[in-house]
Amino acid sequence: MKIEIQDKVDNGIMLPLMEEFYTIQGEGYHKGTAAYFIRVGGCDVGCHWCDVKESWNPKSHPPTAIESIVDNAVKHSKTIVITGGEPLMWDMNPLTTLLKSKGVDTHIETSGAYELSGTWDWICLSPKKRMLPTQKVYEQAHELKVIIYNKDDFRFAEEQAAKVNKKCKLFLQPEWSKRDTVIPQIVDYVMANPQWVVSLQTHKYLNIP
Ligand SMILES: C[S@@+](CC[C@H](N)C(=O)[O-])C[C@H]1O[C@@H](n2cnc3c(N)ncnc32)[C@H](O)[C@@H]1O
Ligand SMILES: Nc1nc2[nH]cc(C(=O)O)c2c(=O)[nH]1
Ligand code: SF4
Ligand SMILES: [Mg+2]
Repeated sequence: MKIEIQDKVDNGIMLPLMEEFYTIQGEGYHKGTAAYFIRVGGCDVGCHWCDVKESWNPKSHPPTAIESIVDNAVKHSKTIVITGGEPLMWDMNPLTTLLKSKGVDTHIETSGAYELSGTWDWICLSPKKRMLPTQKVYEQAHELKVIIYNKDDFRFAEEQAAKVNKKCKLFLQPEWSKRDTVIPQIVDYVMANPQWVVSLQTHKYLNIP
């Protein structure tokens, strides 16, 4: 990659853009709400069950100017979700400053594994055992969404819930390939521990992106 482009990516002025789509937020607190998704490439957290492994290599996705990403996004929705890949691998300040200047709500889907950057109306933190969140994300998360793949993930969920701020909403979401096994466990767990709420990947049931 040309030095000038690499420099812009390093400063968050350009971002490796994998895809963008207008859909319904399928998961968590805002599920059911129309939102425009911007999927930024690049992630080295390495979840073996990740449902977007094509996002991992940033080199597979074209460096794209944030002005063109934003101009396009705001045509579609007042709620913009930045996801990935792991968006916090990049400096999110320029992108979110531009989005906020257009008056839209900025949401992020993040593992929290990198330092928090950006201005966010909603932070969905989905922590991963392989690379734990940084302190500031725990303090600022609006929503904690723990993926349940096996029984140890309930222990992990409680450990992570002890680290987030008091206002943070708590969700348990089945790992998609294990859903038949873990959904009954999640249902029992939430009835016994009602501070937690079930989150399903409803877009997969609706056959939408
Ligand atoms: C693909 S990730 C991208 C954002 C960020 N890297 C993260 O993990 O939060 C978006 C959301 O999908 C969840 N997710 C990924 N693969 C999943 C799967 N197989 N089943 C359930 N949720 C999954 C993640 O935990 C995260 O909450
Ligand atoms: N509809 C829809 N809702 C989502 N919520 C979080 C997603 C993500 O991949 O970050 C996602 C996604 O990919 N599609
Ligand atoms: S952190 Fe997110 S994008 Fe990265 S591997 Fe895990 S689920 Fe996939
Ligand atoms: Mg997804």
